[in-house]
Amino acid sequence: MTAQTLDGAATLRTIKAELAERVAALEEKGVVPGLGTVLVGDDPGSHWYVGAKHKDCAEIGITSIRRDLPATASQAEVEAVIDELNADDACTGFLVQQPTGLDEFALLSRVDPGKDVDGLHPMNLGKLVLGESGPLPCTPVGAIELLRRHDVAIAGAEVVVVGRGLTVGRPLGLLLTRRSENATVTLCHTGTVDLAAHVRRADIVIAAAGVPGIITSDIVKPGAAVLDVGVSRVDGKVTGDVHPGVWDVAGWVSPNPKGVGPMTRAMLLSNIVEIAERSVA
Ligand SMILES: Nc1nc(=O)c2c([nH]1)NC[C@@H]1CN(c3ccc(C(=O)N[C@@H](CCC(=O)O)C(=O)O)cc3)C=[N+]21
Repeated sequence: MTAQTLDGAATLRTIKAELAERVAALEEKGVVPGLGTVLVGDDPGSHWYVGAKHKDCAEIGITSIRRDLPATASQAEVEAVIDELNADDACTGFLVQQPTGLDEFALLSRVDPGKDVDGLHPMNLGKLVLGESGPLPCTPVGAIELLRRHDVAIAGAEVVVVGRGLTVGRPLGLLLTRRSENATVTLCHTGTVDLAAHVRRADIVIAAAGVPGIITSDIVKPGAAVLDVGVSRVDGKVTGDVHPGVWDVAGWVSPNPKGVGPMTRAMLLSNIVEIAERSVA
């Protein structure tokens, strides 16, 4: 058996075409959405991500506001840039690319929660816990949207999430257990005693551990959907958490690259357009 591809790159193209129409409708009402990014330091990976986000924006008519700061930038300097973007009417929403090497909680907390396109501000994460609407974290929502658009059943599914990080695993548990998703979620992490026993029971496995190849074919239930969110660099190449042998057993697999990564960008664009639409409603 060879798994079907959960193609994030193609889905990003589809979503961009949908959003381009909504951006055009906003422009007719005199609103041009703008995305701001704050990048600290010169990590090549981070530069690539931020560049890709601005390219996406240009393609669909969203303007870009880019603030690149040197690795030597202080907490106060980054906070001053955040204050500036909070006050800038041309900036619909913005994000501080992680990691910064600075106090991330202080930075996240300083972003105007109404401009938080990452959905990671403590108030927006709190709204997610409380079941109130607000911007949602891009990577976990992107993973769910990728499943939805390939008709993988989520309601009633046994989902095993591997990893409890702030940007993926932890919010995924919250998102998937909402009434609108209705999945049963097991959140595994480095303290999990028998990972294989959990993964074997899963209809959907979402791997966000950052451990290359940790999900092997012998622990995947035949026909399961397996999403590879892990990002490690092995010899300079992006390597995911899912061992290639899994493609012979699973029903669906998201590749990495071209899986959940592009979906993160799609949900970022979607968050900006939604904030802009709310401003004219
Ligand atoms: N404040 C903040 N918000 C983020 O959303 C955020 C962040 N910080 N820090 C880093 C992570 C990582 N991230 C990715 C975005 C796009 C791809 C992506 O499009 N990857 C392509 C290419 C991968 C490659 O070849 O390097 C793919 O998977 O096909 C991956 C990863 C957003 N992040």
